[in-house]
Amino acid sequence: MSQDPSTAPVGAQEIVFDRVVKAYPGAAAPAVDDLSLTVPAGEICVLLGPSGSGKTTALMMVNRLAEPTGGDIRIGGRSVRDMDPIELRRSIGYVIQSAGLFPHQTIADNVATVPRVLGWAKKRTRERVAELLDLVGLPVNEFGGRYPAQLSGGQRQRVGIARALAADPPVMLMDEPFGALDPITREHVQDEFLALHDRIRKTVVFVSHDIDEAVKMGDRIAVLREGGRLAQYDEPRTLLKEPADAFVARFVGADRGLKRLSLLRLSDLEPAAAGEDSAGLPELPAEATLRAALSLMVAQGTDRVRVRGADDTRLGTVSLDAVRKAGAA
Ligand SMILES: Nc1ncnc2c1ncn2[C@@H]1O[C@H](COP(=O)(O)OP(=O)(O)OP(=O)(O)O)[C@@H](O)[C@H]1O
Repeated sequence: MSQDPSTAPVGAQEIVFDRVVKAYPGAAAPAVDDLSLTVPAGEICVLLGPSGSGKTTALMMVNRLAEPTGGDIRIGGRSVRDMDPIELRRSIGYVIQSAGLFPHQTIADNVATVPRVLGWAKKRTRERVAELLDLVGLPVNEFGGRYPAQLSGGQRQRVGIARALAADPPVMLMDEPFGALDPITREHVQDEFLALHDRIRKTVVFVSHDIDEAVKMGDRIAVLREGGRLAQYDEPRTLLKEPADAFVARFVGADRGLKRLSLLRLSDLEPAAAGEDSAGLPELPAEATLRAALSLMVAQGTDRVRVRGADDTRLGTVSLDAVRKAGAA
């Protein structure tokens, strides 16, 4: 199934894994086995699975850091086999867990790596570096001259993202990019990346072993099982509602009902009119998730919450029953 080019976001490209196999020499079984999936242009696909299920290997075959031993990978309709590996890697953003910044180069020089290799003029490179550092919230005047050791872990990860975006690649590969961050910084950088992605709409393949991260970041999630076989490829809602088998159900967790509620917002429901009796109810903004609403109702011992709209207008109330029905839909 190929994406209609007229609806594909500009500057992003579809990625197709077509019966891809990777058997490392001497290994008893393939690391990736018969993997077929399509990542539509501009979407984020999360490769999710337990340790050793072939996520990193699958990712590295896209930029040919690992060579497939069977099948094919196509980017924008072109087989990666037909592209020069060095050029291919320059045309794909790559972000890894440790950010992989050069410690003895300034932040600005780190971000300028690929434009320099591509021989961009100095002025163009300087402007691009400033634009990208701005985009990830690290203004060049303040951060450009620092060295990686003078940044926090979250800031280094953002520089890693800026560097990966430098040559405006149509595709980004991200291997547990936020794995080394503490939970609060991680949430923050995830939110920032999603906001950034809304603007730049690259095709992203993102490796994670964390179901919560996958549900939050992925337009689609590919669950891999031991031996690099695809267990399920679906949108997060579908994966949580209809896991394909016992392995996927176990992997997504017994609380998958709650996770589904975290994908829905109070603004997705039709609020009931707030009567006189709603005065003492706990209140949440309309953009709060149904999971947060449920949690608040449980904590406060109520069966309704009041919903607050933009400009602090009251929109009405949402009941426990409505939350339950939405979660089951
Ligand atoms: N260069 C290599 N040579 C031989 N075997 C390898 C090589 N790289 C990975 N493997 C094997 O391939 C399998 C898949 O590894 P891979 O790193 O792709 O899994 P993963 O799902 O990314 O794991 P993790 O979550 O632990 O990073 C493992 O059994 C691993 O030992």
